[in-house]
Amino acid sequence: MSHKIVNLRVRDVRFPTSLEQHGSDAMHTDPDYSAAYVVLDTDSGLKGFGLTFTLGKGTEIVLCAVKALAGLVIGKSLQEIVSNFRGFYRLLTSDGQMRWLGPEKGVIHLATAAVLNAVWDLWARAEGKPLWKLLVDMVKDQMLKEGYPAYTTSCAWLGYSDQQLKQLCSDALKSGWTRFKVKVGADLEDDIRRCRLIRQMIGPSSTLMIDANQRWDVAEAISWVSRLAEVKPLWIEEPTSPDDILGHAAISKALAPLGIGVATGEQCHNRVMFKQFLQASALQFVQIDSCRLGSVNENLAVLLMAYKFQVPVCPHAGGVGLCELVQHLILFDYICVSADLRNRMCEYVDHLHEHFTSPVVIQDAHYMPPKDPGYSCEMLEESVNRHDALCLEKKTKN
Ligand SMILES: C[C@H](O)[C@@H](O)[C@@H](O)[C@H](O)C(=O)O
Ligand SMILES: [Mg+2]
Repeated sequence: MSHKIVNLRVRDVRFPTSLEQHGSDAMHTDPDYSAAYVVLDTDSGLKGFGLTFTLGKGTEIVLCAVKALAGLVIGKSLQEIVSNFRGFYRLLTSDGQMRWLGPEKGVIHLATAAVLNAVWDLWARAEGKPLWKLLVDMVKDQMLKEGYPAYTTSCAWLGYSDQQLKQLCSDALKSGWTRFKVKVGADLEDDIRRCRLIRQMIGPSSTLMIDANQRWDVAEAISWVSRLAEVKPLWIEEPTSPDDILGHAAISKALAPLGIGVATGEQCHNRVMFKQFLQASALQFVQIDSCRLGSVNENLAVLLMAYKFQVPVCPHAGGVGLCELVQHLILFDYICVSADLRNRMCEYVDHLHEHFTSPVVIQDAHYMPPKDPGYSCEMLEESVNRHDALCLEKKTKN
């Protein structure tokens, strides 16, 4: 069956996470985890679901960009696309007029990710396989039995109180978590207190990471993180502007003697920047993101480059749907590329999974390989309707 794409629908889905400070950090103090949610309809009745992650306002701009790409997708058959997927990727990213908005970065690239994620989902469903299985097309017993190691960010968002941090850490420890990420960057004394508190809660043998979400300049990053070295973080994430490759290299060099690596990638525009980060030894942990880069296509390129440079990949997943999608990619990385779990783990945040038809399954702090066909992008219709910002707007206007 050729599965001709006959329609592309896109919805502006917003969850009011800012009300409870879920997802808050030094730069994004009121994030509403949101998605530009794409549904592809085919003539066979099979559908493909895709999304990209945003923070609330601005999702409508991504929607416009998705609509601008729709013409390149509607009318194509899945068969036609996958027989030359590279060509199709280039068609979306190299359109003579639209590439001016990027190229391959910013809003237009987020839109590309949403659309291509839906195409990959459609393909995996057509094959009756979860995406990772479509990619690796083989079974690795270890992953099926034990899953892929995860770390949690959900215990220590910046806007949480100390009481909340303590409670969440003790709950997480009980469920088997041993790797934790803490938000930092707004106030040094506050960071020292919070990091000490968490280190005390999780003990010396658990792994701790810190994330500043681009808050500092280079010199400030080095001095601030040096002050936090006592809690022994494995990495400092996004210490400075995500575009400053040489700045990251300087930070990496300065922090290496303290045993602290630099992690980045959740806002890295594209594979070209990842290449330069790797060439400049500017990061020690690659954080791919399923929705920032041009979908599976571009992420596979980054996984291969990371392997070439022998830098571990620890995906970013702090957002709605990001855990659901990226688990497929990291399974592929393990089974087909790295075959190594040293210093490797996938981020997990414990929010909004209940809106997905195939939510992630975490067991003993591991991602259990998804079994349902597709790329795990499909949301419950009821959730989409309830959170569709355009419908809400209309309702309030009436
Ligand atoms: C606004 C978001 O929650 C970010 O804080 C989040 O993606 C974060 O950087 C992370 O690493 O999970
Ligand atoms: Mg981060």
